[in-house]
Amino acid sequence: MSAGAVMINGKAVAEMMTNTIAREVATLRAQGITPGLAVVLVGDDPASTIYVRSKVRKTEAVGMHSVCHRLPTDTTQQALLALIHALNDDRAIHGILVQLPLPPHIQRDAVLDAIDPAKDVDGFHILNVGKLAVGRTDGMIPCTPMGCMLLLRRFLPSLSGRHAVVIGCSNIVGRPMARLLLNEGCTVVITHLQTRDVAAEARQADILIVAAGHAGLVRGDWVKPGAVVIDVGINRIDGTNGPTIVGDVAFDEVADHARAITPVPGGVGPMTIACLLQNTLRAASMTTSKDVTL
Ligand SMILES: Nc1nc(=O)c2c([nH]1)NC[C@@H]1CN(c3ccc(C(=O)N[C@@H](CCC(=O)O)C(=O)O)cc3)C=[N+]21
Repeated sequence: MSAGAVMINGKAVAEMMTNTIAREVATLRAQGITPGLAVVLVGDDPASTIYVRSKVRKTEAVGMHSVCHRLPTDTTQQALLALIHALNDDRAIHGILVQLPLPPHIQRDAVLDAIDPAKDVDGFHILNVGKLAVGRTDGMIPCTPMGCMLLLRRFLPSLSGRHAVVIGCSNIVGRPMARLLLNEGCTVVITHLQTRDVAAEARQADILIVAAGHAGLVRGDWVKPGAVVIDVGINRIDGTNGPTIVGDVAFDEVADHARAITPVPGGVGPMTIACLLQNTLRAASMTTSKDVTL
């Protein structure tokens, strides 16, 4: 890295979070509750298979109960919904994650909305989406935007009044990210494929969140000096030394302008998984208060 930017070490922050979560899991287990996460993967997309394996490993490492359901690509929507209903009713399972993307013959929204909102550790159920949209704090928050917020807070104690620009408006990252920033008092701009001049919008940002899915999209001259840049992109490219993973930000150039920047890998990715564990822990903790029998 060239100039003055601080590298935001998401991997290290995620490890600290994970250590805390492991201790809290031990406390819950002593009370007879083992937090359980079910991951459902439909199809055999190689990238998804790797992510799912990593999620299962990390879930077990913090002492949680982990189940992984791997279904063939031609699984019917009805069969997938039946599995979700069974997981909703399973008292050993506190969190359910259906890995996205799903095959095209399955309606994503129907599947996500079938998950018990209290077990929706991805925060993709329409009820949790709605809670976040109106600024309620009692819903589940999507893991990647939540991880970005936790990293931002370490560098900017108060987000209030800051100008935030989110590049990308997916339901998984861009939109929930913008809502979280708005709820913290930022002035928020979301750019997308129809935006006339994305670079001009980006240059206004004190906080720049990049979730476009386009390798090296954000160049040095897109970034206001002193901005904090969070790179959500994960792009597999064939480099000179074989395949590598790069973000949506041209890291070296942007590091010359930014105050702080997340690397890829080792930035937002590990935080996503730590937040998934956090949400699962939260879902399991809530059953303690709900399930009191008098
Ligand atoms: N329902 C659902 N929820 C998800 O949260 C979800 C999903 N579907 N589908 C796929 C994406 C992708 N995703 C990642 C999580 C962690 C890393 C991660 O830990 N990356 C590491 C390692 C990267 C590598 O070496 O592959 C890093 O950036 O340092 C990456 C990607 C969660 N996703």
